[in-house]
Amino acid sequence: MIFVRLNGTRCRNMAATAAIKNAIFKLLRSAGAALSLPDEWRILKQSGNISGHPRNFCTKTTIGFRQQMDHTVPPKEYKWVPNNLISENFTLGANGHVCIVLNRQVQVPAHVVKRLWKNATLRCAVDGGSNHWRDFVIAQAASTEPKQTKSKNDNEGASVELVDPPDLITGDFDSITEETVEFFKSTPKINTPDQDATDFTKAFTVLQPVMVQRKLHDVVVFHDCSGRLDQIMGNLNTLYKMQKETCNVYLLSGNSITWLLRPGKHTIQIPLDLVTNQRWCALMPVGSTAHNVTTTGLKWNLYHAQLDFGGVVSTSNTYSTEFVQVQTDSNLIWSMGAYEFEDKPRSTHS
Ligand SMILES: Cc1ncc(C[n+]2csc(CCOP(=O)(O)OP(=O)(O)O)c2C)c(N)n1
Ligand SMILES: O=c1ccn([C@@H]2O[C@H](COP(=O)(O)O)[C@@H](O)[C@H]2O)c(=O)[nH]1
Repeated sequence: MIFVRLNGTRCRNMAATAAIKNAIFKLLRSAGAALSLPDEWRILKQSGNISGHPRNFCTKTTIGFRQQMDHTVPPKEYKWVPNNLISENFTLGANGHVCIVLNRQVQVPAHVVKRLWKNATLRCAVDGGSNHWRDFVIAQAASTEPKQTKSKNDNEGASVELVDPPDLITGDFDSITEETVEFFKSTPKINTPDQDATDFTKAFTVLQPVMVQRKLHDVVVFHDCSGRLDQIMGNLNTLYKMQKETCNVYLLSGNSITWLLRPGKHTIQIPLDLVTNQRWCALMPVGSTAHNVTTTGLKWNLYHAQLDFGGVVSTSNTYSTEFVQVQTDSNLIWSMGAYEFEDKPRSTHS
């Protein structure tokens, strides 16, 4: 078992940093060629021609105070295809992606979790997230036909080799249990004791050198919107902290996908069933006011509008077409219903 200690975001100990890098590079070397993925596997991809457009749903527009956009600098353009994180045929980033498990029960449908995890280049459980990953591994093993399992005797009474263990476990280790430490005894544990940042944020400190080295840009995070509100807000804050051009972080819960839209022009290709079933989506100006937001493709569109807490926050929105466009001068959290739909489909009447 490898234990490495890291003083979080304020890393003062260069020797510890070098030890972490060595441990991770050793880890990656041992994983070898199995980690490389074909070029066509991309989360972000150019939207293709779509046949069979759904009918256009009625839209309503909120006109904001500011009518001017600054046209001197063309906005950065981003294309998002969340279907890649929803459907069985999703594709992944050119060099693969990172998977992170946070300290909540894994609620994303198991087949999606297993595909994302299996195809990940780097897998990390964050502190108590490792307890939940252990539960997931055991549940999957128990639910799999014996003939499909690789043979292995262990005291859980079923094979636990079907779902791989994490490549590393990070955190201040106040939540991981002894049982889980034992269960993942061959997984490197990297201690991040700093109490000025969340374990989730600190996990990026550990992962980033590897992400840079392996050109990994997409991070899929299994979290859940149940549990502590402070942690949920903290997780959104981590999205803001990680908002580099080269890093896209997706929070996946049992019924939603959430990510950060940076200033620029975004095209989000919405899976058709979400459009036809009028599932929810939201644009939330967490942290600061967005002064100039224009959207198309939503039922309640914005036109050079201001979004802020205490003012307009676009929750309980839905789609009018399959392509949503959002032009924003400030960061916005985009969240959309996906996977299991406990929420009632919105009426298609306007
Ligand atoms: C201004 C301020 N407020 C609060 C804290 C406390 N704090 C912020 S992040 C953090 C670590 C949280 O660790 P994490 O494992 O993510 O959550 P836990 O389950 O331990 O609460 C702590 C203690 C702080 N350092 N500074
Ligand atoms: O209710 C919760 C609790 C935790 N998280 C996330 O998981 C990590 C690790 O949590 P630990 O309690 O330290 O094991 C934490 O940093 C949060 O990002 C959560 O999302 N919801």
